[in-house]
Amino acid sequence: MFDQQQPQLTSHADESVGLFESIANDIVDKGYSVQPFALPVDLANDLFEQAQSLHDSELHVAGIGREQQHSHNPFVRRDEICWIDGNTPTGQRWLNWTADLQQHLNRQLFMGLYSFESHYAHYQPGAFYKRHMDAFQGQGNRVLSLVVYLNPEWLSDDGGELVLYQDEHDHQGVKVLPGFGTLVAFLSEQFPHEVLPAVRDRWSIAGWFRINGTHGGRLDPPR
Ligand SMILES: O=C(O)CCC(=O)C(=O)O
Ligand SMILES: [Fe+2]
Repeated sequence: MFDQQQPQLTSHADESVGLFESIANDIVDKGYSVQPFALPVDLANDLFEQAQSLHDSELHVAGIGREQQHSHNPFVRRDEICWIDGNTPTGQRWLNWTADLQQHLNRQLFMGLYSFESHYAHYQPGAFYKRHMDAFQGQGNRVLSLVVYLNPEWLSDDGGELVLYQDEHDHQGVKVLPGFGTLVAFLSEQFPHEVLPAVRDRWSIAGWFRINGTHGGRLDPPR
C-alpha cells in the first residue's frame, strides 16, 4: 500500500540505477568516476544539514593510518571528521544508498565489496590533505574510495579541489571541484590524491568499501 511507505527511509535505489551503472562502467574503463549531481538532492540537503549541525565535540582531528599505526600529523592533513552510523534517519538513508551502490557494483563487476565505512569531513579555510594513498597493495582491504561533496554554490575560485593522480609518476592529475552532490569513486590502491586548500569551509563525506579480510583469525573490524 502506498500510504504505508516511509519515504524518509527510501534509499533512492531506482532513481540512482543509471548513475550506479555509469560509475561501474567508468571503473572498468579507467579505474575512477566523477559524477556531478549524483546524490539525490533531498539526501544531500539532509546530510549537509547534519554535517553542519555537528557539535565541535563530535568532530575530531583526523589522523593517519589504522589502529596501532594511527597518528595525527598537521603537516599531512588538517580536516576534522565524524564517523557516520545508522543511528539517525539521515545516516541510515546514506548507508542505504551506499549499500545499494555496493550491491550494484558487486553484481555488475563482481568486486566482492563486503563492508562500508564513512565519515563527514570538515576542512576549514586553508585546510588540506597532502598527496596520499587510501590503501596499499596487499596491506589494507579498502578497495574502493567514495567521496561526495556537500557545498552549495561552490565556485572555481573557491579552490578546495580534489586532485586525482593516475599513478606515482603523474604530477598533473585530474581536478574535481567539491560542488554540492558531486561524487567521486576510485580504486583505493591505484590513485594517489590530495585535497587543495580552499577559501571557504569545505564539507564532504569520505568513505571506503572494503573486501573481507581477517586479522589474527577474526573478522577484520572496520576502521
Ligand atoms: O575530500 C576529498 O576530496 C578527499 C578526501 C580524502 O582523500 C580522504 O579522506 O582520504
Ligand atoms: Fe584519501
